Amino acid sequence: MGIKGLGYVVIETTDLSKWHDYLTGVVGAMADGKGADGAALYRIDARAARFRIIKADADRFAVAGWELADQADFDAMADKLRDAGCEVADGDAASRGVEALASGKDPAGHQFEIFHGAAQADTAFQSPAGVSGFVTGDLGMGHVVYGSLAFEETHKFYRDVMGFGDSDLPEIEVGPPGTPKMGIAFMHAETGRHHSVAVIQMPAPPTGCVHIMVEAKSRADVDKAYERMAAADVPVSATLGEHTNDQVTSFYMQTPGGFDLEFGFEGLVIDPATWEPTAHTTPSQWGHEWAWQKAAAEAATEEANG
Ligand SMILES: Cc1ccc(O)c(O)c1CC[C@@H]1C(=O)CC[C@]2(C)C(=O)CC[C@@H]12
Ligand SMILES: [Fe+2]
Repeated sequence: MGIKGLGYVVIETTDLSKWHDYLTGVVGAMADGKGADGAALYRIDARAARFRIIKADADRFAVAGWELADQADFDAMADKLRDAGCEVADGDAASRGVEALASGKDPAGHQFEIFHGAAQADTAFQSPAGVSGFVTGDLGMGHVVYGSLAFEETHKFYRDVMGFGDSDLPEIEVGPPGTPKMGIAFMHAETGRHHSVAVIQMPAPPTGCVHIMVEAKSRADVDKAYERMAAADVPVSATLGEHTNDQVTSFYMQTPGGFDLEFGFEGLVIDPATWEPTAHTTPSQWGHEWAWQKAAAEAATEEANG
């Protein structure tokens, strides 16, 4: 079996306390000590860590950790990456609390890790902000979205080398009429979350990714998280809405790392064996007003009014 899903993320920050307050108070993740890598660990389920926050001299999304089922699958993936010319370095598994670890870079320069055997926590998960729970398990912790102008090459790397399947391959016009369309490749891992990784044809943001997504168990969890965002003066990036492709109802907000976090629920789970890739032409069925869209609309109104 290939990659099961997004196992963990590593985020570097100049300000650990900002991330602590954000993850525990707004997202509703549970702080649970420190890892051997020095990271502050945050849980959203029975795993010892899904978010690893590391003190550094810049703020950025640093690593996506892709999960394999066992040592045989891990070794096969490492071999496949090396055969494709990807430089794969052996990692210090104990530092990340896993049984086997290796790291590399995608063609766009994003650092990734492959691993198997993540440690479980000693205690039950309980959200300090009252989230009823997150949808993880075999589906992984959510998804990560990258921006790259090396779009084709990066899409092919995740599909043909890492083995993700194409779920939806839209070309979306974002911006005023006449704006060139950009491609987005939404791809699934073997356990069927509609997408675990997506690549957007846009300049790579300096923040290391465009957004990460976590999935809560209920609509009330999403609405309550929206309220916590507003109460904490965290900037909203897109209002509540429902995506056309994976049917997730979600909103987007800024993280202390400058990239966004999408907080949603009820994502589509597909059957990778029979799925035929779609090409939806709309990002959302309703809602999801982006902050930059709103700003552009307001500027246009002001222009029209003189
Ligand atoms: C379109 C879509 C479907 C499912 C998702 O999980 C999802 O994040 C998206 C949006 C992707 C993309 C984005 O994140 C940055 C802002 C973008 C480029 C838009 O303005 C529309 C599509 C958005
Ligand atoms: Fe998303």
